[in-house]
Amino acid sequence: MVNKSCTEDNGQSTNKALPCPICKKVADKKCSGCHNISYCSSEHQKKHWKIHKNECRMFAVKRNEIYGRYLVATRDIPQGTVIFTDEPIATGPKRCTYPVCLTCYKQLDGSYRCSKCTFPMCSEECEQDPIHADNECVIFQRGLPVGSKISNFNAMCPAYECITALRCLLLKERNPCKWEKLLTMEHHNELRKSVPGLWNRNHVNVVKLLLEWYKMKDDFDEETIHSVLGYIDVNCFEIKCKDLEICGVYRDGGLMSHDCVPNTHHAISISEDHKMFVRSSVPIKKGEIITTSYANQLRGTRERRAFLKETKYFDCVCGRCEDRTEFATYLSGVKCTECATGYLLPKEPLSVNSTEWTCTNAPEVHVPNSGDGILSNSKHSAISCNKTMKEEQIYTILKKAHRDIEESSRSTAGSPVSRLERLLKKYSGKILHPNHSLLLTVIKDLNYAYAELHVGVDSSKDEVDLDRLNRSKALCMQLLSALDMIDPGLTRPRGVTLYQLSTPDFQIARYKFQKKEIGVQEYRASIEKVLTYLQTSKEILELDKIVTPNAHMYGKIVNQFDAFQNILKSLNN
Ligand SMILES: C[S@@+](CC[C@H](N)C(=O)[O-])C[C@H]1O[C@@H](n2cnc3c(N)ncnc32)[C@H](O)[C@@H]1O
Repeated sequence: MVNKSCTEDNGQSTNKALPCPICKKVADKKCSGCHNISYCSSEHQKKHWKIHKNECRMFAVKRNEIYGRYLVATRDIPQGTVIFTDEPIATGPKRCTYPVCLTCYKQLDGSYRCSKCTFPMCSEECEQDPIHADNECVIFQRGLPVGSKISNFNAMCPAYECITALRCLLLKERNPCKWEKLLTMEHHNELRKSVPGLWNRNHVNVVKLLLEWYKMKDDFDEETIHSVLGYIDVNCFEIKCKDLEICGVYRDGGLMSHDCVPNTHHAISISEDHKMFVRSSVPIKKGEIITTSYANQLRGTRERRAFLKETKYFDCVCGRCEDRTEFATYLSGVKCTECATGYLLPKEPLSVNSTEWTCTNAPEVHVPNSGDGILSNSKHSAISCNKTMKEEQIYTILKKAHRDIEESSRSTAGSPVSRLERLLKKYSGKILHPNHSLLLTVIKDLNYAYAELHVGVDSSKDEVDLDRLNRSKALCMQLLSALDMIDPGLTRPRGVTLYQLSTPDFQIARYKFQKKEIGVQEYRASIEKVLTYLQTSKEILELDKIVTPNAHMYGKIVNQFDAFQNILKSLNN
């Protein structure tokens, strides 16, 4: 596991009291933005701002052998702080995409094409937007009209593979400052050359196309275009945009190293500027590395590591990857067929080759037994089980379960709740650990499905289905406990789940109060607790309100918060 504290010092993070940069007198008023500079007075701070604003940051860029460049906190950063915002160097469609409008990224049916370059677009307005008109459109007019050949609008289209790279290449002329930033990024060309098929495909679909068809030989060589494809591969962020996801390359965002339990989360604006907001999800100490997760945290270790290796070209050795129980979540656990309480986990989770899977009750493996609680931390089991399975056998079980879950999500038979509950009944604790990554995804979907069924806060007591409310509450709590370990702090999944928990939790309390099972004191305390859930949820999703398509949820949370506050007020009167 890599030490999260930084050892190098670039001179930015010092505890020594520095003199005021204006008058050199004793300075005791620290800049509240970066904590790296002090002033003798607010007048001198104001006077110095013109200079300091360019260096007032909560992080420093460091470099080491493992990560390359990475970001380190130069001051203690409280939870929920926007650490930085970042403008994209370039944005564009993902490499593999259906035909989309090159300005608004709407999926297309082929009814409109750009009058200049023949690429399918959605409208004349989008055709004329500088995003398209000043970029690829100019270059596409130089060569054969590839766009006119795009005719299948329901399949991935290789003609789009060059677009984002082309937009990056054009920065050399049009925005040398951004181009210079791009050139400092990691491209992993040597590693990418060894990925079967990748280099060749890029060569044919992008490099040759740009150099030969679009006559860019005078401007760029093969190596530069491959490097640009590498910068995009290694550094891009997904941006949720209307119908689909596009990609964006960010300089500061791209400097964050990966951790499978990161300390930040980010949101990217869906408006044209696609600005990124990076926020601390947990408190970050001065000297700690600022991390993000490049992989989906709900995936198990073997899957995450394979994804990181395949797409970002490194072997993650973070604390979570190293711990086969994944911080006692058992997110990869497959039920042992030999003993009653054990789960099979990868024996060597960091092995890059296929590893044996052994039981949590194996005599030599001292991990908490997971049988008697979802996140049980109980002492080592008295049972001793020698069951082992080959990874291939485990994958066969997982593939079957995955297929079953996929089929169920496509099916229209029965209600979503009944379909998803059927899956949990079949797999949870029987074939997979209740927290298995496949089942956490089912639980996430189920939480949405139950939320649809919950009656409004102000409905009559007759409509309350207590079993359903208790079940819904238990599932939210289970997901939150797993999130505590793998995605802690102020993160979007927590914000959504706390909101989904608030309704059943409140309605259970109200039911008990109406049935006189609890008194007014306890009812009031329950509402206050629910208000704290919603307060946290609001705090988290406030960022989304400005920037992501989840904005509508923020409105619902605010309404729910106000409704509960009114109920509390009426109880107090
Ligand atoms: C988005 S870039 C991060 C910035 C990059 N380090 C640089 O110097 O430009 C992703 C690359 O950083 C490195 N990296 C990030 N997180 C890492 C980690 N946890 N372990 C090893 N390498 C990591 C890998 O080389 C990865 O391909």
